[in-house]
Amino acid sequence: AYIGSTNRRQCSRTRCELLSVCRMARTGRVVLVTGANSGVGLALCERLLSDDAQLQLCLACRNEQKAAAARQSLLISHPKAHVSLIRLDVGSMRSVLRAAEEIRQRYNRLDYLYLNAGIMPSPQVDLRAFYKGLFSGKAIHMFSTGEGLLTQKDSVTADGLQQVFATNLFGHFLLVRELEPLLCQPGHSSQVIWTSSSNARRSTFSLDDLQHKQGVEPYSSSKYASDLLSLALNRHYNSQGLYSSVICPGLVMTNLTYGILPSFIWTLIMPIMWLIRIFTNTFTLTPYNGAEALFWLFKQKPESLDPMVKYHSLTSGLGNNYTRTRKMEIDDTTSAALYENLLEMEKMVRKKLKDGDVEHAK
Ligand SMILES: NC(=O)C1=CN([C@@H]2O[C@H](COP(=O)(O)OP(=O)(O)OC[C@H]3O[C@@H](n4cnc5c(N)ncnc54)[C@H](OP(=O)(O)O)[C@@H]3O)[C@@H](O)[C@H]2O)C=CC1
Ligand SMILES: CC(C)CCC[C@@H](C)[C@H]1CC[C@H]2C3=C(CC[C@]12C)[C@@]1(C)CCC(=O)C[C@@H]1CC3
Repeated sequence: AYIGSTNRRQCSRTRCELLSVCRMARTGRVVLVTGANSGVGLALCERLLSDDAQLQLCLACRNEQKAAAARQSLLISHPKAHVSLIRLDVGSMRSVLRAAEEIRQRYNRLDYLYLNAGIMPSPQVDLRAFYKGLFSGKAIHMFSTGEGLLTQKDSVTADGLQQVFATNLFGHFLLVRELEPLLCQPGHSSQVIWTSSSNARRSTFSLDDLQHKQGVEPYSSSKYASDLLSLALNRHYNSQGLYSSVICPGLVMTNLTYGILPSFIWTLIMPIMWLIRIFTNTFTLTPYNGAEALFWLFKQKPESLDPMVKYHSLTSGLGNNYTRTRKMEIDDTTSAALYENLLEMEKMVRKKLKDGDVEHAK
């Protein structure tokens, strides 16, 4: 379903006016974005500040220098904006607990939590699968999802978790749990927005191997898990005013994709990608375009969102951005089972960290 466009049409004027009235009534909204120092996250911050100068924007990043540079670049275009930094390595559970404590001290509520940080370590492209896919009649599907083309090499974190799972999913889950008091406030609704992917595939995920220790597609598995988890969060927290959604930014040129092919190769094949964009619309290519669905959700009433769909940023052949929904291949039973498993894992991680502290103090 076509649901939005930045190239405003006449008919959307009334809706826009309504939205701006709502916006004025709620100035000073608090927005936290993980992985905000580059790519889609940074572009989102730019777009949010252009829309609402009163925002209290918090960039949650693991690298202080990159975060300070991102803040500086935002302040150049928005000199009066309220932009603060928080140190957060979502792949380290100790860092998540520390950052959450700091956030709870700084703010008394949180309106938007963008769970955007993500990694795809050591990606390998399967060239044979690529050539086969080109002539299989499924080329468009292959270009829009990358299905079957990519494998990654995962590693284990200091917490003993698989790195991709810890970063893309579990650290964010723990963050939501820790920020519950700020997100769930009486008479007030909040949005949790996950940057998922079209690469999320059911077949790469297993409840028996949540962390994807056994496979070679941890990225796809972690993104599918985020789709499931978003549904579970809705089931658990909607009654407390928390609404969760997932988006896909499309294929965007960022540090993540520069890990797949070097940036000069992407630049060389750019004309081919513009051509492919005519057929798929998923080649959003720039971080600004990729942030479309994240920005679109910022302007929606959370109660109106559908927990079973993914919101896709799309860019037409002529370069127009819009957001479109696609039904996800998820179900309540698997989603609830994942949630229970994550709660169990959370207990174990908390205990391990506490025991570690005691050991350290001895
Ligand atoms: N680019 C694309 O085509 C697509 C991207 N996505 C998703 O979009 C999201 C943003 O990625 P994108 O902008 O493309 O890539 P970038 O690499 O530019 O951005 C990723 C961000 O996540 C941060 N990050 C990574 N690991 C951690 C960590 N442990 N703790 C805190 N921050 C961390 C990075 O920080 P640092 O600079 O310190 O590494 C960076 O700011 C990701 O979730 C990705 O999976 C989804 C579909 C397609
Ligand atoms: C001519 C070129 C367009 C050839 C590029 C082939 C592949 C490297 C890419 C085709 C589809 C791409 C894709 C991704 C990575 C690069 C491709 C496989 C992602 C998996 C990147 C991360 C995501 O979250 C989704 C992307 C889907 C499409």
